[in-house]
Formats: sequence, structure tokens, C-alpha cells
Amino acid sequence: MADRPCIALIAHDQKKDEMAAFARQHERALSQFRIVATGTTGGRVLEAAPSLDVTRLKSGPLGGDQQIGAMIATGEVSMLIFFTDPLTPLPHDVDVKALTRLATVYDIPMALNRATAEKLIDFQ
Ligand SMILES: O=C(CO)COP(=O)(O)O
Repeated sequence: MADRPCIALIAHDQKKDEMAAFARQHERALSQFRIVATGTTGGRVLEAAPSLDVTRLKSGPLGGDQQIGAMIATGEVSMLIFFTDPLTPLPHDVDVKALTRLATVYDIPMALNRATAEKLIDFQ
């Protein structure tokens, strides 16, 4: 439904179990949103919380972070929940930086770990 706000969900590989658990736990709150997600994360979210309206974009290393960054720039995405892994080197680190930079530039709520995401979702 086009009238619901759109939230982006992304998790790095070591954080995907946590994202799946988050989606399952907050399925009802997340159902107020349209959701866009990077490819693999979106698959895990849908497995965990099948009722959610999830559009899967490209996988992060293949441009998914950049797709979501563009959606923030055009005003289509109004909140970002991104469980990042600070302990693993990533080939697409520059894309991750660009995405979090745009979320800051456009001043949208952004959670980079579960503790912050729990607070954000509680405010919805
Ligand atoms: O790498 C990612 C974000 O930087 C996530 O991409 P996937 O959800 O496709 O694994």
C-alpha cells in the first residue's frame, strides 16, 4: 500500500539471525510499514515474519545498499534499520558508508544495532 511509510531493513551476514529474530518479535509493529530490504536480508525477514510486505532489492555487495541510499535521497524510505557487523571486513564497505551518510544527510531515523532499533520501533 503506497500510503504506508517505507522502512529499510538490512543486516550483515553475522547479524542476520538477529535481524530475523527482531522481525519475528516485532512483526505486528513492522506490519505498519512497507519494507524494502537487501536481497538476502529480505529473504530471512520473510521467512521469520511471513505476513510482512517486503520488497527485496539487490544483495548489498551487488548494489542493494546503493539502491536503498537512492530511495532515501528521493524520499521513498523514511527510516533505516541496519544491523552492521563491525568485526568483519566487507568488500562493499564504501557502499555501507555511503548509505549511512545519506541517512544522516536526509536526517532520517537510523538504527545501526538492535538496541537502538528496539527503541525506534517502540516509538512507532
Ligand atoms: O551486505 C549487505 C549490506 O551491506 C546486506 O546484503 P544482503 O542482505 O543481500 O546480505
